[in-house]
Amino acid sequence: MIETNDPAIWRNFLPWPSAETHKHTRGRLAVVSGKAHQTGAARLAAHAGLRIGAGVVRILCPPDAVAVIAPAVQAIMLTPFSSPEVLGREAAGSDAIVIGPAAGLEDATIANIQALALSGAVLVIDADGLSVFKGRTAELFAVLDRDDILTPHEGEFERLFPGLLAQGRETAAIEAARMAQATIVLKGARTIIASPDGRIRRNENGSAWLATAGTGDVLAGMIGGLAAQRMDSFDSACAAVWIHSDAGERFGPGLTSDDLSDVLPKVLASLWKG
Ligand SMILES: NC(=O)C1=CN([C@@H]2O[C@H](COP(=O)(O)OP(=O)(O)OC[C@H]3O[C@@H](n4cnc5c(N)ncnc54)[C@H](O)[C@@H]3O)[C@@H](O)[C@H]2O)[C@@H](O)CC1
Ligand SMILES: Nc1ncnc2c1ncn2[C@@H]1O[C@H](COP(=O)(O)OP(=O)(O)O)[C@@H](O)[C@H]1O
Repeated sequence: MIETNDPAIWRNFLPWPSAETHKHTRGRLAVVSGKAHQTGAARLAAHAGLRIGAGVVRILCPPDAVAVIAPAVQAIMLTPFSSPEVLGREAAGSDAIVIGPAAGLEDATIANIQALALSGAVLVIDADGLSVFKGRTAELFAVLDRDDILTPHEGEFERLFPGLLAQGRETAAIEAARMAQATIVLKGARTIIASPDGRIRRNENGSAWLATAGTGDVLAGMIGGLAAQRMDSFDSACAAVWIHSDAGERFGPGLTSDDLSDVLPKVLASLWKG
């Protein structure tokens, strides 16, 4: 039975800081950037992860991207990596890792995901991190843990699960979660979130203002930010999808993806105090 993604279900599980909290206990999020001319998506995701409460957020980037990203971030830290092995080492200690936005459709992206899968962190895989496995899904499924999260739009979903959407979005999402043994966030006007244990929710507060480039990158960062704070992966996905939509609707006309994170404090405050 599909549930409506109502905040009442996950609201009490949202992570809030307490007097004992410090930035490292609050959750460490890493976001992997693409090449020097493709860094915006990672910056959008990292900023969103920080806004939703991860205590320490780091962008891991190819060495030549440092000079591009450094002037464009403040609270977000930056670490270069020159190989999948170095990436895996630098990501150690992260609670959650976002990879895929503008990552590039090349074998290096697959090698990077394989290296990160060894870290034990929750992986949030989006965009190119999904499309690069077209025709090679067994390699993706082989490295996923049950707490990992895939966030395809319908185009990306079709690349990973050809023909499955013909069964309807709900059935397709359930089957995809079963095949991947990971949480699936099938994005769209009414995003479906499916867990490998059979839970499934449909998001009903979708906002058409979100139909603008980069909003998916922001969502990936928000999911990663909640998962880094050790919220359950399925609930992190559900909460982030609802909060993302509410932020889009609150901002309304003129929304661009870089506005979304700045609306998050209002949405979070409404969920905190109620
Ligand atoms: N700020 C940035 O730097 C941004 C970078 N981005 C990156 O730019 C690269 C290219 O992005 P593209 O948008 O071309 O890649 P997509 O995979 O989103 O789009 C490629 C094709 O997929 C299909 N498609 C896209 N959205 C669909 C949907 N919702 N339903 C069905 N089919 C759909 C369309 O045929 C489209 O031409 C990626 O690496 C992406 O991560 C984007 O995320 C946008 C923002
Ligand atoms: N018409 C719409 N109504 C509601 N939500 C939408 C609509 N169009 C797009 N979205 C949302 O916007 C986001 C777009 O993500 P994605 O396609 O990955 O974009 P990008 O790759 O540019 O970041 C998703 O969260 C999706 O659910």
